[in-house]
Formats: sequence, C-alpha cells, structure tokens
Amino acid sequence: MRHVEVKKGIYWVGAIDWNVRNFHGYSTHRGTTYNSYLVVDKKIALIDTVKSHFFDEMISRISKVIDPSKIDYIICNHLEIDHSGSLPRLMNVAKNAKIITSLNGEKFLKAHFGANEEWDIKAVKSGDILQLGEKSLVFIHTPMVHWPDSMVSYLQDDKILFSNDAFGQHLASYERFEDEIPLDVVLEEAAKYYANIVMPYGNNVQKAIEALSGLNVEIIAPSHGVIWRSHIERIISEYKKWSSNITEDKAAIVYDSMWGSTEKIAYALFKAFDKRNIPVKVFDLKTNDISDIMTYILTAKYICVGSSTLNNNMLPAVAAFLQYMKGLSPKNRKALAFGSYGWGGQSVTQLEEVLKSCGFEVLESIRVQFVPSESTIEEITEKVYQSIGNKG
Ligand SMILES: Cc1cc2nc3c(=O)[nH]c(=O)nc-3n(C[C@H](O)[C@H](O)[C@H](O)COP(=O)(O)O)c2cc1C
Repeated sequence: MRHVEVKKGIYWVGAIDWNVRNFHGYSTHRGTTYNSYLVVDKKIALIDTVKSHFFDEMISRISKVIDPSKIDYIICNHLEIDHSGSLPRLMNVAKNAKIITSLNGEKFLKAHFGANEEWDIKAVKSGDILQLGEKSLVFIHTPMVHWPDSMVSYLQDDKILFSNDAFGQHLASYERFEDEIPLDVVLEEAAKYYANIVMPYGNNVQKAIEALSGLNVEIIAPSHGVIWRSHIERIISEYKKWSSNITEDKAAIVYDSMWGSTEKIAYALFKAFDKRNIPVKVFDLKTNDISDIMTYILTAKYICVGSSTLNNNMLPAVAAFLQYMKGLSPKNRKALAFGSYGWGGQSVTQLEEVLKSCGFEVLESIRVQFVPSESTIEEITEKVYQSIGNKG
C-alpha cells in the first residue's frame, strides 16, 4: 500500500475506510480515513494508530518506510478506538516503543486495554517537548476537543500540527491533501464533522485555538480525512465562526407526521420564511438523517420542529432528533414548535419544553386539531411571517 510523504521524513501511513456508512450513528456518506503519521529522525515516532481491523493496512504502509519494530514512540493524541484500536497489535511488533499520551490519556488507556505491565507509558504535560533528533514534538493538551484526554502534537521546524479530531472530516479519498479535491466537498465534510462531533465543546475549541495561536502552522494533519496545507486560515476561521455559534439568516424545518397534517403545517411555515426571503430547508425525519440535518443547523438561526401527538407523546423520530440536537448544544437560536393533534395534543407542549431547555428563544407555537384547512394554512403562514419579522 502506498504511503504518502507529507514533508521530508514525515509520512502518512494511515488507512482508508471506503465503505463505512455509519460511524457510531453519524452517517458517513463518503467513508472516512484513520490517519497515522510516521516521523523518521534519529528516533522514530508514530502519531496515532488506526481502527483495529485496519492494522494490516497501516503496517504495510509503515513497512515501506521503516521496519515497524524500530518505532521508538507511539503518540496517542486521543484514546478513542478509531485512533488507538491498533495499539495492542502494534505493541507486539514495536516491543520497545514508549507510548506518549496525556495524563487523562494514561488513565483512559488503562481503562480501555487493562493495566498492561509490559506497556511503557509516559504521560506528558502541556508544553512538554520530545526530541527525536533534529526534529522535536511539542504536546499541547486540548481537553474536550474531543474527550478529556485529547491533545495535539506540534512538530517544530516542520511547522506541522497533528490536530487529531480537530479540523478532521469523514472523507475517504485517494488524495491526501485538501487542495487535491474540490474545496466545497472538504468544507462540507469538515462542517458535518464539527456539527456532529465537536459542536458541544465550542468554548474548549476557542481555548484550544487561543493556545495554538502562537504556533507557526504550515500544515494541519488531522486524524480523519485530508491534510490541510493550502487553506489553513480558512479552516481556522470556520472553526472560530462555528465555535462562536455565529448563525446565518436561514431556517430548518424538521418534522415527522403520520397522515400528513403536521407536514402541511411544515409547508405553511416554509411559505412564511420564503416570503421573508429567508433561505429555508424542509427535513422529513422519515427520509433525512439526523447527522445531515445537524450540518445544516450548524449555521441556521431558526429551528422549527414539528410532531403530531401519538399516545400522548411526540413521535419517536422527533424525540430522537431532539435528544441528539440537545446533546450537541447549538446556541443562540430561535425555535418554533408545531404539530397536529386529535384530542389531548401534548406533543407541541413537549416540543416547546425541550426547545426551551436547549436555551433557545421559543416563538409562539402552532397547534392544529386534525387536518389544517386551506384558510388555517394561510393564517399559519401569516402568523409565522409576522413573528419572524420581529427581528431581535
Ligand atoms: C395511533 C394514534 C394515536 C394517537 N394518539 C393521540 C393522542 O394521544 N393524543 C392526541 O391528541 N391525538 C392522538 N392521535 C391523533 C393524531 O395526533 C392526529 O390524527 C393528527 O392529526 C395526526 O397528525 P399527522 O398526520 O401529522 O401525524 C393519535 C393518532 C394515531 C394514529
């Protein structure tokens, strides 16, 4: 398998997962990669490994450059098993390698793989330096970008930031650099990755960007997707925007409906946004994946959520969506609950409660008993048109 030289003495030796379409619930329409990087100097360091069943692919790439048994250090920037899963097999090959990780990383390693007496683990503090020869790595802790153990490694002189999950994308490609494939594809996947993985940790992202601001970075080498070398400022500015919850004047209308009545209300809402020239997208939860919806919501100012009432409750697909969105915790949004009902009509109140608990400004809800008539549809459009017109 072909390895790729990132810079002299630094190689991508990861694995390409062409066919994964579900990554712990996140839809990966374009597959993904697990990126490992080999730094060859007097000492040899491998930065992160790959998911366990891609071990052979990684080893075959490493073997093209060096004898894997000669690896001196394995840097574990983040313990999640898509990056550390190959560690047990690799430690059987690179028997003398020392594992370098953060303080939390050491605890997590033991909790994942058991306290293995034979593993030589060294926990590093933020700012610690590892000399490899001419080249040296600096470790910077970036807790909660994505887990408490997360850290990044910076290769001084070569000016490469091994950013682990930050700036990553689930994107399988033969090409290894972002300027070799259409930028809109990379940015779309980077946004989806941020929305579904990184969004809850916006404050930590800002702290991490602050901590990294003193570094001169020419290459960002994340642990998923392609390597950034031509659009570094662009991706950092997107991360600054996303982590600040800066939204655009656009709306998401997300709903489920048994017999089409709540769907009719959804389209009445659509007309209201359309009349205000506010870009709007409609997402039926029967056919849309919640992780795709979150990519759109990442920058949407308005979030409208609809459900009819089923056995005194909102529909299960809507409950699942709300639970997922609440966990990802988008901020500074305006929300609106809507739905059709038959008698008790509890769903809309439940929607309102969840949307309030997300910290959103909740606009006046729309409830319709059974099937909305043409005139009711027009009234809803007018009412929502007025309420979104009250800027603030
Ligand atoms: C299986 C079933 C259970 C229902 N349970 C309730 C209920 O508990 N409370 C209520 O107000 N309406 C209930 N309804 C009525 C629906 O909410 C009503 O028909 C509504 O118009 C359906 O809107 P939809 O077409 O958008 O799904 C129920 C309907 C069905 C089919």
